[in-house]
Amino acid sequence: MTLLKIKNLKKVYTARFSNQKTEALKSVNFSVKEGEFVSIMGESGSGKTTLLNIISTLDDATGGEVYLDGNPLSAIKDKEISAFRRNTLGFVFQDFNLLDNFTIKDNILLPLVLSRTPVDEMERRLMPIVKKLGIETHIKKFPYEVSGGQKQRVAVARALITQPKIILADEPTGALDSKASQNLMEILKGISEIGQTILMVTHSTRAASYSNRVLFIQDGAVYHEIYRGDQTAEEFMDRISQSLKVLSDRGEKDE
Ligand SMILES: Nc1ncnc2c1ncn2[C@@H]1O[C@H](COP(=O)(O)OP(=O)(O)OP(=O)(O)O)[C@@H](O)[C@H]1O
Repeated sequence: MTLLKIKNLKKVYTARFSNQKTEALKSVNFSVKEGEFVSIMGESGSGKTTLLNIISTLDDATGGEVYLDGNPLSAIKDKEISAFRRNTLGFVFQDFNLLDNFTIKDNILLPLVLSRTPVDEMERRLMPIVKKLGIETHIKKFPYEVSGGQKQRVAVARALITQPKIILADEPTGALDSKASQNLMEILKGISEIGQTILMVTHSTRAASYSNRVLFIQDGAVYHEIYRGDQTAEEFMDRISQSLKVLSDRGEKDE
């Protein structure tokens, strides 16, 4: 079943003082099925963050529409938007975005506190998630007392705690070393295999090789997509690298 549908999405930025326009998204079209793990790749400036920000309801499109479960996001009223974001979407960012003065446990529970979830329900959800992510012994610590990889697992726990329809991840391995990156990607793959839909922007070929499908964006449109299918991670990584090479050669030709 289609969970997310992006239709003719356009974004034009207008510079504040010069009135100069940048067409960041020309016409983006794609769908994500429930339970799919999709990566978005593309060169710097191709429009990946713009796309993720519009899907996240953090920015408005200039044209086109994003549908979640068939409902257009543009129909959500301003006063409902933060509750929608908190209850329906899970976010994982490159720089973790944890609150330094909150314990790990309180960071994870924050979205539930904001949506006034009863305490016993919060406790009921917490333990299975922190156990699955291997951070149960750290929940009383503060973010500065754990490693980067552990911080990112806390961010994933915070994203999962609201049981979101989709997790949106922007360069989640960007600040991690290769061992922590691999560990995080195993975790994301694991949660996708039990039905969690994930949309991830990444520059890392290795990180993308954990997903089921990779979309390549160029000049504000989806230029190409490849499916993992039965390929091994190594084979899929090779295909991703080849596609990136074609994309970069094509970009150079157009310059
Ligand atoms: N707030 C803004 N105002 C004007 N132009 C912007 C703004 N944000 C992004 N852009 C422009 O829109 C285009 C797409 O930017 P975007 O950040 O979406 O690319 P990206 O693919 O995420 O790049 P990167 O991989 O470097 O993060 C770029 O040309 C960028 O300069």
